[in-house]
Amino acid sequence: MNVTVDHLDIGSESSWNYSLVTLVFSLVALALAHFYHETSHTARLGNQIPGPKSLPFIGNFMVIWGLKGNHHAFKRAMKLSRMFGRIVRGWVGWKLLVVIWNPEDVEVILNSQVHIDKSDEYRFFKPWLGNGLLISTGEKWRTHRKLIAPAFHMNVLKSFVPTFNENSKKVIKRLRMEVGNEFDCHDHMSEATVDILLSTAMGFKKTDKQKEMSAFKYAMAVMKMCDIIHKRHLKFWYRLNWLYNLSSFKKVEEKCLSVIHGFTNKVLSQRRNDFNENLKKGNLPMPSLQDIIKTAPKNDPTDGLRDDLDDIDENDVGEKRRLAFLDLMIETSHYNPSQISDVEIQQQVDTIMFEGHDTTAAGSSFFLCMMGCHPDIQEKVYQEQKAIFGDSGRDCTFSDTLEMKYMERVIFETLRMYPPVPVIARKVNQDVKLSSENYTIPAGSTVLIGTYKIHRTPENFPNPDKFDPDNFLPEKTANRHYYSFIPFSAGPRSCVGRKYAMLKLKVLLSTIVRNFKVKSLVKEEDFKLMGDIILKRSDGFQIVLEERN
Ligand code: HEM
Repeated sequence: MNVTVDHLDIGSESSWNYSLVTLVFSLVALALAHFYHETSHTARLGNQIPGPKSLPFIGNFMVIWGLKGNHHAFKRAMKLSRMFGRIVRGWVGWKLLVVIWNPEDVEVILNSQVHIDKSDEYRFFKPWLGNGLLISTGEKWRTHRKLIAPAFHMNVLKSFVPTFNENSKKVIKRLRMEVGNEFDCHDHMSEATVDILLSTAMGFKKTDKQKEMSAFKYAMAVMKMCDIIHKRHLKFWYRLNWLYNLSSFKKVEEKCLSVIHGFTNKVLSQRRNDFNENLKKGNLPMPSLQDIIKTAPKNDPTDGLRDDLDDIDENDVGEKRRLAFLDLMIETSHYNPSQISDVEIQQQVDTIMFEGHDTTAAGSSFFLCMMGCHPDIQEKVYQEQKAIFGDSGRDCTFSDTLEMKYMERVIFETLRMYPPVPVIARKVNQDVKLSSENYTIPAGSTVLIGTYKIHRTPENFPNPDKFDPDNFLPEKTANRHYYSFIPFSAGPRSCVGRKYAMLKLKVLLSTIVRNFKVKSLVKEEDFKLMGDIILKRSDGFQIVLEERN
């Protein structure tokens, strides 16, 4: 018996020694790893940038600890931005994040042909958008951008105006059912913007058999996906795929993706069938796509263009061919399969459906809330509409939209105060020296461009929290840094749908303002904002409508 006890004692002593040695080795390894990191190029440059105190290994994780919901995350981010100059850094473990909001620095990143890669944080979009334009990089992005941009040429967009009108009138019918009630206009705007995209960029018409394809259901699945992706950004343990895959969110993601991809698949397969039928009948318009691509202007990567959409307008490539986005994709893959494959078309459709609807749904909902909160401004918008249309209930034309100068300023002011994309993120592939301060962001870091913050900085917009459409009077715009107003981003990776969005918003919102007076029972200062990918109100976009005679 004693022997056994002695043996056990010896065993436990040696296992103690073993544990002690392991502990010492682990501590030394951790200390060495910490030392290695602290003396690295990234840490040396990163730690020169102002930011909250960070802890070894977890960095600034404490900054996002204990957040109770998306509205609080947004508030905390704003509070943090006020504590530092016009740049702040944070460590997520050893990963460096740098937030910038000085227009001169923003220009350095956005106007570059080098820093065009999206940050690692966009990888959570992969199962949804694959290698679509929003997240693709390198040659693939360049080729597809060149291919897709002409589909948003002004000549194509002009041809959409009747469809914008048709869909706007459908929205009016639905909104009429809400007159007198307080309701969330975002639901209506989401449904409308999905339907408008389907019938314009996708050239899709629902058949009787496809009535079950609900735009609203699709839009709700997109909102849920954005919420999940935002959670993965904020809760660092969900960044690890193996942990995330064990969570309940993974199952919700699968359900959402089945709704989203089911929806876009139906659109794509119907449009492919249409194409094949037309091909059989010899109905395809001339000249051939190859001819157009051959004559398309070549972007000089060094010419410092801010936006390639303007370039396309100056060198009209598609006067005779008004190919909507999806027609262009399908035709290209038929005649030139090396340019885009079937899988890639699906990914681009998913990208355009997401980027094209959620952003404009948020933009138009904020616009209506602003009308409700600022009756004097609403009256001016209405008077401009009366001056254009008189008492006629006629449809809006493209040239009417050019007359809507005040409406345009109000839309810009809405996008300034409530930019649908509140943050843009890039991965810097080379060390980049900023323009305004003596800081260098090291290669491999994530740069966050705080659009919301840029738009709310007094140096860019005096009295930045006041809703004032006169901020966009020509003389004011002329005196401002170009990168101080970037709701559509800027530079080579700017929004490809910018002109589409502005035209659609004008037709849709003009139709609503001509039909209804908007009221808001919530004051602007009480809005609860949340920035889960797309800026929204966590308290809902509540408004009340009154019919105009
Ligand atoms: C008010 C409406 C809109 C706003 C505020 C907006 C804003 C933006 C912003 C800020 C980006 C850059 C995102 C980033 O770098 O992470 C972007 C990219 C993009 N947007 Fe929009 N957008 C709007 C409407 C649209 C529409 C209507 C479409 C298409 C029909 C569209 C398609 C795209 C695409 C494809 C990209 C990726 C471009 C690339 O990386 O080359 N957007 N948008």
